[in-house]
Amino acid sequence: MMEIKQLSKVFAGVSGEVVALQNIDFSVKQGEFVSIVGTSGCGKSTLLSIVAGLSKHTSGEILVEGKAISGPGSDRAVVFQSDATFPWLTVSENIEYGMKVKRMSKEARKKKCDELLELLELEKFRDAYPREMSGGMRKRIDIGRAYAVEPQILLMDEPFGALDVVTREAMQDELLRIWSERRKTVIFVTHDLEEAMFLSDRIILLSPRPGRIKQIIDLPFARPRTQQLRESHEFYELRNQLRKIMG
Ligand SMILES: Nc1ncnc2c1ncn2[C@@H]1O[C@H](COP(=O)(O)OP(=O)(O)OP(=O)(O)O)[C@@H](O)[C@H]1O
Repeated sequence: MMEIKQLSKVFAGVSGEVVALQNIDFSVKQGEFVSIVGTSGCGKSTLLSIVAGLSKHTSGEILVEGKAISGPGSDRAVVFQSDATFPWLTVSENIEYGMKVKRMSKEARKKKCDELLELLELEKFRDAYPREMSGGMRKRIDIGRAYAVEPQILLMDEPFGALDVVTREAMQDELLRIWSERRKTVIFVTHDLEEAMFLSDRIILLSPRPGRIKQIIDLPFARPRTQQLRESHEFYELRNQLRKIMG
């Protein structure tokens, strides 16, 4: 569904050029959950922002369903770490916002919003404002907003990075539940190896300066994934192995 071919990105910094990404080459299958992992500065956010169409690459290509991307598009939705909910809108108005921009009819918007509120277990909060909700619940609204516009690819940049460990794991479980019900292709950026291992089908491990692919790892874990996996010996072993590779 998506192909990244020989992608490079060079920034012209104050103290000279920074090669943020060099010869990045991989493809993503329809419905696949792929994580981009690496230490700080390896180019994860730069890569996601290029795929989102928010910044331009220096060379190479990105094809979505065979078509080169030339900017942001409704085929891709992004969920960032920072809170993207509009504080002056209620939960349901937040979820309906993107559909309104897409000029969907009121009835269609309401139908989809009701479905998503149920999926996200937010029905009781439909008329609440984001300020009345916890960080984890606001993240669920963000995911709902992204799903509402029916993108082909969901791009997530450290979406749970600002949450405490317990809420973060609960959100990982939640994301997998939603993803298994409504399969979307997901590209998920994180510096948290365990988060990537728990969620993904594959991990693209980047190394910094210049940002390059160090290794691509197929995760051997069956789905559905549960707390038991996080506590298993095989999970622990693979984490140690990958940590060594990450350096
Ligand atoms: N606008 C910019 N101008 C110059 N250099 C930049 C710019 N944006 C990013 N860089 C550089 O590109 C490299 C990759 O940055 P990027 O933010 O993509 O890394 P990252 O892996 O997402 O890091 P982190 O996990 O800390 O967010 C870094 O060396 C960074 O300093």
